[in-house]
Amino acid sequence: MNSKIAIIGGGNLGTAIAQGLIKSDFSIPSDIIITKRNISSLKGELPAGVKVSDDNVKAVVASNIIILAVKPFQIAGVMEAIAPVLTKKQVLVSVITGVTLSDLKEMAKIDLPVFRAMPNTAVAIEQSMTCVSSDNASDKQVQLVTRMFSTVGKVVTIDDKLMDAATVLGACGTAYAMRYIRANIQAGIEIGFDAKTANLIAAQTVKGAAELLLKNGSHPEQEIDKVTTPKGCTIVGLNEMEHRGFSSSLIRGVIASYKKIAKD
Ligand SMILES: NC(=O)C1=CN([C@@H]2O[C@H](COP(=O)(O)OP(=O)(O)OC[C@H]3O[C@@H](n4cnc5c(N)ncnc54)[C@H](O)[C@@H]3O)[C@@H](O)[C@H]2O)C=CC1
Ligand SMILES: O=C(O)[C@@H]1CCC=N1
Repeated sequence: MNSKIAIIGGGNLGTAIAQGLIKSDFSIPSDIIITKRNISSLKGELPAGVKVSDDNVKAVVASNIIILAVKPFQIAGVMEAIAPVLTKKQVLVSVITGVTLSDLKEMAKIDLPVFRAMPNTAVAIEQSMTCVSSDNASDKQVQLVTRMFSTVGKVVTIDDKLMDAATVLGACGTAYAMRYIRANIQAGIEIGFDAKTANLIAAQTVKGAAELLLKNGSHPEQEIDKVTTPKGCTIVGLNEMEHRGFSSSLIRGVIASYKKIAKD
């Protein structure tokens, strides 16, 4: 039997998860119910047939997998409302930044299986990197959640302590990669391309570079060595970027983002 899935919080990530699960055939549209307080702002973004509701309690009662995708400051209110109808047979999956497994267990008030999953927005096109941690879950439940996220990208199981780090590297990382690509587009236009062609070249080049690492299992420096012709133009560009603090600024950005989660 297919899982009935409630996605509580139909924002950027919640709708991306719904899109991905349907594209990957993990779910049929009528098995997903997605909630939002103002559902009129949601309908256009979703595949046909997905149920929409502003009633979290009804959505939870009708589902066996509950994905929590509201903003961190909204979770306490949501959990207070749904806790009385949660059962031990359900699986709770939170994608919310900074909310630990023990926070979830405390808010759930019953001893049900709890998962944290940290996907990114590429989940919509089945290309997410999703880090998963869990507590109180059977092997079967772990398999179910792992299979669900495996259909929409790659999955790695991690200790809950690493979830903030996973958030920064894997989820915020999409935005960081986009900035890198955008800067390339800006430079590409300055050296002669129209914006559309620069966009294609920059995006496909980054995709190819990532695929080299994933398929070859190599380290970036090994792949860089293959590009940097001695006395050539690549090394001149790379060294200029490093003189300007390229790696340093990325590392500092990632650490600033990580510290922000701990502060909240
Ligand atoms: N956007 C991303 O790339 C990622 C986001 N996250 C986490 O996922 C969560 C959602 O993030 P976004 O989708 O970016 O935020 P968002 O603001 O786009 O989505 C949150 C949604 O929850 C809805 N909502 C608020 N209160 C509600 C309630 N009581 N019942 C039902 N729906 C309610 C809001 O209307 C909004 O549509 C956050 O906790 C964030 O930290 C995690 C990984 C990646
Ligand atoms: O910016 C945020 O707080 C969330 C967490 C990861 C991606 N977006």
